[in-house]
Amino acid sequence: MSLRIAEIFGPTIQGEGPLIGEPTVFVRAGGCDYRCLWCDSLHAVESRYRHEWLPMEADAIMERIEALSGGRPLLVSISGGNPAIQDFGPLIALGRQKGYRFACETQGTIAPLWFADLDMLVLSPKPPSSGMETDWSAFEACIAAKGAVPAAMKIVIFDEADLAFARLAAERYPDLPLFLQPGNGETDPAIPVDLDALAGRLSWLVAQTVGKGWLRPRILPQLHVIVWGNQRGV
Ligand SMILES: C[S@@+](CC[C@H](N)C(=O)[O-])C[C@H]1O[C@@H](n2cnc3c(N)ncnc32)[C@H](O)[C@@H]1O
Ligand SMILES: Nc1nc2[nH]cc(C(=O)O)c2c(=O)[nH]1
Ligand code: SF4
Ligand SMILES: [Mg+2]
Repeated sequence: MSLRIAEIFGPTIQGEGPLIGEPTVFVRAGGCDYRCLWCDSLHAVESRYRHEWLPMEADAIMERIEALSGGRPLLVSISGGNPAIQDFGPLIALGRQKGYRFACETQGTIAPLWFADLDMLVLSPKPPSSGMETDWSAFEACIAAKGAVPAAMKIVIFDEADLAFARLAAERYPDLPLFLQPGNGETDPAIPVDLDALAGRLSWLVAQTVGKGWLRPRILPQLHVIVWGNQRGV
């Protein structure tokens, strides 16, 4: 079975969440069951970009990963779109044999069996600002599917309603490491990022969490946005 792949790029650094800073190659799946109002990866979501998604077999994807990494095993980050729509099991099996490790980013709406073959599952339930509704039973199916694989929850925060959502999610899942990242409201690759505005959103988020005595979440920027702005493929 071939997979619909929007892009494969790297090595770069993982810019978000629990593995931030780690060298990685990204495999971005095409197609998503959500349409977040502020999605920064619409080229892997909207069907008007479908013609750019390549059908690729697992061995061809692995070949590309090996070429990009010079054959030196590293972390492969599977993102999208929602990669959980497709079967990444064969790719993970192939990569593992060669010493590669696999992390996956997903919103937690679909729970494939291959979650249990990962090294890290990053679950990113969507707050009210996204315009999406979270189905917690589907989210829990993802946690069940991953089995003993380490997982973390990463929530994008634009406003106070998002913070309230994050608080509830945190209470629901006391054992999941929690990461909050400020939402990026300007995702057009053609427009340079405003680093001062980004720092402002980060300091607001720290003030609203740590500053108010909420010490559980780790607060992180999107490192790749600081370094490369909204460029694709970084
Ligand atoms: C593009 S999504 C792809 C994976 C999966 N669909 C998901 O949402 O988790 C990867 C990560 O980027 C985050 N993200 C998307 N748009 C963003 C934005 N405008 N600002 C900050 N984070 C964003 C998502 O919340 C998610 O954690
Ligand atoms: N460097 C880098 N780090 C990332 N972390 C999550 C990303 C994503 O779009 O899933 C992403 C991305 O696109 N680039
Ligand atoms: S779930 Fe992820 S990829 Fe899909 S629209 Fe939302 S942020 Fe974009
Ligand atoms: Mg991204």
